[in-house]
Amino acid sequence: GSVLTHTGACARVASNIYSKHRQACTMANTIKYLGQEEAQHIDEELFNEYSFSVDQLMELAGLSCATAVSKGYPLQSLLRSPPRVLVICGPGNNGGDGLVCARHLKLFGYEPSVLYPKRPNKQLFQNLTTQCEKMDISFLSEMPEADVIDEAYNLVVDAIFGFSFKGAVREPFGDILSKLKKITVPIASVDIPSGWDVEKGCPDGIQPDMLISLTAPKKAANHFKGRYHFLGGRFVPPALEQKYQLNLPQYPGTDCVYQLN
Ligand SMILES: NC(=O)C1=CN([C@@H]2O[C@H](COP(=O)(O)OP(=O)(O)OC[C@H]3O[C@@H](n4cnc5c(N)ncnc54)[C@H](OP(=O)(O)O)[C@@H]3O)[C@@H](O)[C@H]2O)[C@H](O)CC1
Ligand SMILES: [K+]
Repeated sequence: GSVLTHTGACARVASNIYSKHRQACTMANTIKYLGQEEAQHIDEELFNEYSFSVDQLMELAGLSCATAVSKGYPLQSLLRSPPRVLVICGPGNNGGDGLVCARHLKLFGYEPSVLYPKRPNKQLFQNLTTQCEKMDISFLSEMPEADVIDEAYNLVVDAIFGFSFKGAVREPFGDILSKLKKITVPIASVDIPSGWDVEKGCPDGIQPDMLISLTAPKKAANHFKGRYHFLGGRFVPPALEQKYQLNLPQYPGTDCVYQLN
């Protein structure tokens, strides 16, 4: 009896080690980290060839971000009450992801406030703004000082720039990013830490605690040193994944995020 039990236990341990090993190999070898142009091509293909609308993908992207935040910073773990979160939105689609994220965070029980200094004149972004306002999410008129953020908020969601960021940071985002470099509460960056080169990163830039890569990680993610790296945006059709050899991991069950580390 005891020999059989022992053999069974050994087999279980061996199979566990094997599956962990296989998981680690799959992870290490295969998930593709995208360059800037490749990320833009995939984005265009999703819209032009696969006929998705921006609204659809943005909703899933923003939901992934709010879900990742709730996994890394659960409500009951927050040090400051009420559970305030500052969401900073930039002028492009990364900022749109931030607005969607803020709305879902509110539904999850957080108290998001949004800073949205440069608003594009497009219906999509006006709608997302109205949806937030109707859910009593406050919009700040200016970027708070670093010490005020540390006192009032539990974390900052950085939805300023994504994969279309290029060149030197223009105002008002230079001032915003320099304040973000001084805060001590964690930063959760949407897709790419804002201000970082999409491929090379930025050694003296902001250092987020969480990165939520959307669709697939970008090359800059190789330089991410924070605690949590999530993959979100579970909307890639298998044929597109194969064409670009993304080798995405299997999301668990029905989850919209996958924790890479
Ligand atoms: N396929 C997907 O995975 C999806 C991703 N989504 C999200 O979309 C962003 C990419 O969005 P995009 O609109 O292409 O670009 P960004 O949000 O990264 O930024 C564009 C705006 O930023 C301005 N910009 C660029 N460089 C600078 C700079 N150096 N200083 C200041 N401002 C800058 C730019 O301004 P222009 O004057 O140059 O036009 C734009 O206003 C991706 O990362 C994901 O987060 C979708 O939500 C869903 C599908
Ligand atoms: K960002």
